[in-house]
Amino acid sequence: MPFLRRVTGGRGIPDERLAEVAEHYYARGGRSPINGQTRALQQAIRAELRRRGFSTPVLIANRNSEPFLPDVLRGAQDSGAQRLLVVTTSAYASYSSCRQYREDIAEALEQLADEGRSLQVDKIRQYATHPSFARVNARLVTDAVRASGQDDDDKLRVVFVTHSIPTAMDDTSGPGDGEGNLYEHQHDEIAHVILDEAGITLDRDLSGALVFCSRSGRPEQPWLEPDINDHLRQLAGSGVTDVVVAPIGFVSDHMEVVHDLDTEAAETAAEVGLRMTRVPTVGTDAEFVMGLIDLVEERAAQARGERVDAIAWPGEAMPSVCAAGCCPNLRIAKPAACGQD
Ligand SMILES: CC1=C(CCC(=O)O)c2cc3nc(cc4[nH]c(cc5[nH]c(cc1n2)c(C)c5CCC(=O)O)c(CCC(=O)O)c4C)C(CCC(=O)O)=C3C
Ligand SMILES: [Fe+2]
Repeated sequence: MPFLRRVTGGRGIPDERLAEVAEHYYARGGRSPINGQTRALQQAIRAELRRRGFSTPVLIANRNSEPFLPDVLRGAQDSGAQRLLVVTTSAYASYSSCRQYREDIAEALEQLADEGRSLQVDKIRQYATHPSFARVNARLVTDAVRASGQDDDDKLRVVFVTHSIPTAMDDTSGPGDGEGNLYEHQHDEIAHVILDEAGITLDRDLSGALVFCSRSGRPEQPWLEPDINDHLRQLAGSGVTDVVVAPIGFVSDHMEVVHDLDTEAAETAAEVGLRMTRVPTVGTDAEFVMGLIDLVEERAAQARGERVDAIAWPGEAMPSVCAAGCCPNLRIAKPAACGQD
C-alpha cells in the first residue's frame, strides 16, 4: 500500500482500486517481479558496455520504491560521479511514460541542490522508435505465431497490448507542436510494422489490433479503449480460435504482464474458448540491449557536440532533449529535467 500510494500520489485513484491492486502483489509474496527484472537488465547493460570497452558504473534507481532516485544520485556523487545518463525502463512518449520520470529527476536534483550538491543528468531518447525495439518485438511475435500452431490466418489474431492512459493524457502526448496522441500513434505504428514483418517472414496474411490493459482512475474519466478482456470476448464470437498476445507497451514481464495479462486476460480467453499464447517482453534480449547501448553512445556523441544521425523505425526519432512543454502534466506545472524547459 505505501508503494501504491506513492505511485498514485494525489491523483484521485479510488482506495478500493488500490486495495484490489494490492491483492495482486500480496498473491506474489508482497513484491513485484520488476525488481529482479530491472537487476537483470542492469547486468545485461553492464556486460554490453564492457564488451564495447566502457567500465562505466550502472546503477538502478526507482521512482516509487527503494532504491529511491535522490538517494541513488547522492550515492553516485559520493563515489565520484559528476554526470549521469538515464535509461528509463519505459519506451514511449506520454506524461506517464516520459515526462513524469523527468519531473522526478528534476525534483531529485533540487533536493541535492539544497544540500549544496550539483550533478549533470542527461537521458537517452525514448526508444519506441529506435529500430531495435520494433525489430526485437517483431521477432518475438513471429516466434509466438509459429508456436501457436494455428496455420489458418482467419482463425488467428495478434493482440497488441499496452497500458491504458486517460484520453486527456494521450491527447497531449508529443512535442506540443504536433497533433498530440503520440502515445497511441507510436503503438499503432509499431503494431503495424510487426504485423508486416512477421507476415513477410512467415509468408502469411496476419491481422491484429491494438488494445489496452490496467485501466485505473475514476470510471467517469475516459481512458484509452478497448480493454483487452472486452476485445477477447468480441473475437471469440467471430470465428477466431487463437490469440497471440504481444505486450509491446512494456519492457519486462512485471505485474501488469503477469497479473493483467497472464492471469486476468488468460482467464477471459479460457472462459470464451480462445487459445492464448503470450509473447515475451523485450526483457534482456541481446538485440534490445545493444539498441539501448547504441543510444547511450549516441547521447554521449551529442553531448560531445558531434553530429549524429538519429536512426528511427518506424516513425521519427524522439529528441534526446525533450521540447518545452511536451507531454504536459495536466494537474500542476512542474519543472522537468532533460528538456528545453
Ligand atoms: C503508461 C504507463 C506505463 C508504461 C510505461 C512505464 O513503464 O512507465 C505504466 C507502467 C507501470 N505501472 C506500474 C504500476 C502501477 N501503475 C499505476 C497507475 C497508473 N499507471 C499509468 C500509466 C502507466 N503505467 C497511469 C496513467 C496510472 C494512473 C495513476 C497515475 O496517473 O499515476 C498503479 C496504481 C494502481 C492502479 O491504479 O493500477 C500501479 C501500481 C508498473 C509497476 C508494475 C510492477 O510493480 O511490477 C509499471 C511498470
Ligand atoms: Fe502504471
